[in-house]
Amino acid sequence: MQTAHQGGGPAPTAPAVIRARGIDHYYEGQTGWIHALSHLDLDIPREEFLCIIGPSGCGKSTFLKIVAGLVEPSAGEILLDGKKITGPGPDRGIVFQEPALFAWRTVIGNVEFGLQMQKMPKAQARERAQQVLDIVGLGHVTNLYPYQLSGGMRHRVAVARAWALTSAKLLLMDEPFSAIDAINRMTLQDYLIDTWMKEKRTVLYVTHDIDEAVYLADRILLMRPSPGRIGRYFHVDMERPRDRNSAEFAALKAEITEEMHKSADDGYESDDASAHAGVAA
Ligand SMILES: Nc1ncnc2c1ncn2[C@@H]1O[C@H](COP(=O)(O)OP(=O)(O)OP(=O)(O)O)[C@@H](O)[C@H]1O
Repeated sequence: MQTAHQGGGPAPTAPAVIRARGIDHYYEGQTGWIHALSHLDLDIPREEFLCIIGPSGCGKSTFLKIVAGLVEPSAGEILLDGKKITGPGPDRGIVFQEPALFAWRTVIGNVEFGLQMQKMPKAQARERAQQVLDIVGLGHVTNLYPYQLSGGMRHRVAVARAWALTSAKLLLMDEPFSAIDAINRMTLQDYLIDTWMKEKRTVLYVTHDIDEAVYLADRILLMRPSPGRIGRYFHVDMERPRDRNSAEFAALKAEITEEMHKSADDGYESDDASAHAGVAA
């Protein structure tokens, strides 16, 4: 079976939920401007699970923050279902590395919070929160407080809180499990992909972990650094749940690892050279 194919980026069959065009971003650094993102064009089709990987500093988090509306790009625009993103909104659910739960709210209270903000009637919000907590395997601890949970459970609550948002057209996840040990991380990945299979959502997931990307993604975008830009796409055609011990899985991981090393070595080009990279194969 073919595990992946590369090529000039997305070949979406469904209409794009996210359409990013000409994104450039500069930060002011201590010694001058930092060109964090260059000429980034990217579509994310509906219900796709897209993972972005790449060497440290290639702009993964910057792109996610721009999509979240937390950072305004220096140039270009991003459309969410055809509407320009100008700030944060209830149409996006976000999960960061730290779960940042409300300590004074129970598990279900945390998950209900966003739904109440979205003005969902109380009974309906309770039902929806319970439904998602059941899916992530926390249906039996809804009345506990965050301090009574393990680290992994807290991360599952954070995922449930974002997933429950019926108003969210897109879920943004920035290395949500990177602080968790390897074994528990795999369990969390299982919960996440199981949740996605039960209730398909469009997901933009940033990770350092190639194994995690191959396990989760429909499509993987490898970004290149200095400045951050589109590198290469990998379409993962393996059926889920995926077998991490299969030859196909190992082969794709090896291919991406090799490409990642190449792209890390590729840093420090001039902006001129990279300006023409565009959506490269
Ligand atoms: N607030 C900021 N001010 C100045 N420079 C920043 C800021 N945030 C990010 N940068 C710089 O922009 C570049 C891209 O950073 P970003 O965090 O998006 O990369 P990343 O790929 O997510 O990195 P990592 O994998 O290490 O998390 C880096 O050179 C970083 O130092």
